[in-house]
Amino acid sequence: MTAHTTLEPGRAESGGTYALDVVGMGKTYTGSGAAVEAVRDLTFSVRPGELVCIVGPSGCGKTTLLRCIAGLMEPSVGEVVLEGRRVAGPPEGMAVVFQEYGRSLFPWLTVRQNVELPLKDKLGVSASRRRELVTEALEAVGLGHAGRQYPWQLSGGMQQRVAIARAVAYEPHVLLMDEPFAAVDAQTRADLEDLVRSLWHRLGVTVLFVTHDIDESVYLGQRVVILSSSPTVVLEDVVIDLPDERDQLTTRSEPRFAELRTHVYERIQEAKRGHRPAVHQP
Ligand SMILES: Nc1ncnc2c1ncn2[C@@H]1O[C@H](COP(=O)(O)OP(=O)(O)OP(=O)(O)O)[C@@H](O)[C@H]1O
Repeated sequence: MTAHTTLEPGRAESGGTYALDVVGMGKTYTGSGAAVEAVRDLTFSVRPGELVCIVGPSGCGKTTLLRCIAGLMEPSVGEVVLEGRRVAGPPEGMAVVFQEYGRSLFPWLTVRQNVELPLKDKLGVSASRRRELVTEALEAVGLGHAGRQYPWQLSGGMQQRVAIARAVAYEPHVLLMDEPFAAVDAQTRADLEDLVRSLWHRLGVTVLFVTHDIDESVYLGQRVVILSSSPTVVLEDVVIDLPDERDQLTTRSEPRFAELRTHVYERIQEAKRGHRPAVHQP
């Protein structure tokens, strides 16, 4: 295939502070049964304002990685650094959108109340500013009219928009998205992908987007970090050199899109066969 740029794990092209730095992170689950080494050694960085996708085979540790980044779980080795500070609990400047929107929204609260809820815990946000943030976020995701409705009155795609609005209203510096569109239909998924790109452009937020969908990772990302199968290491960090203006029809029919998608696909196939960089051989 045509040459593609890859980044050495953990090395960004330019200097400066990283928004997010994952350094030698490993996670071994130790419970009542045998220890499970889920993640062996992950090192990569995300610059402020970047949109980076993470892909890997099923069960490779994507959720484990996100839980450690979100401060919901401690890595066994290594560390996660957010804006220069080691993550030791859910960090202030971060918001997470999960796959299961049905379970992440409270059915007894209206859409507005769901979006407002995390803001009530954020220091220094007055009630009037909260109202403004909720209104702006709902308008940004095209749900300005739905504030008084309840989540169960909305379609799955609309519920996921509410979850995105809730994250956006929080004004995070870093937005983590864990397979957020896995449960919606293909048409809605395409609309939500474009919504993420447009919010990212407008808000200048740093986005880490985990997906098992190779096409989605190439369409959305400025980079795609490919993970090996578990125990997980970074297989490759691919720069997606597609134009910044992306469109579901034209971008996806560009020859370069096809090349990048084929490359990522081949690496994932290698990962499924157990390939990992020689340096990481135990
Ligand atoms: N609490 C746990 N105890 C023991 N092993 C676990 C636990 N949670 C996850 N694992 C194991 O760690 C590995 C990574 O799991 P994880 O859910 O992070 O992967 P994933 O890439 O998100 O999976 P999927 O693609 O299916 O969403 C798997 O082998 C899984 O069985």
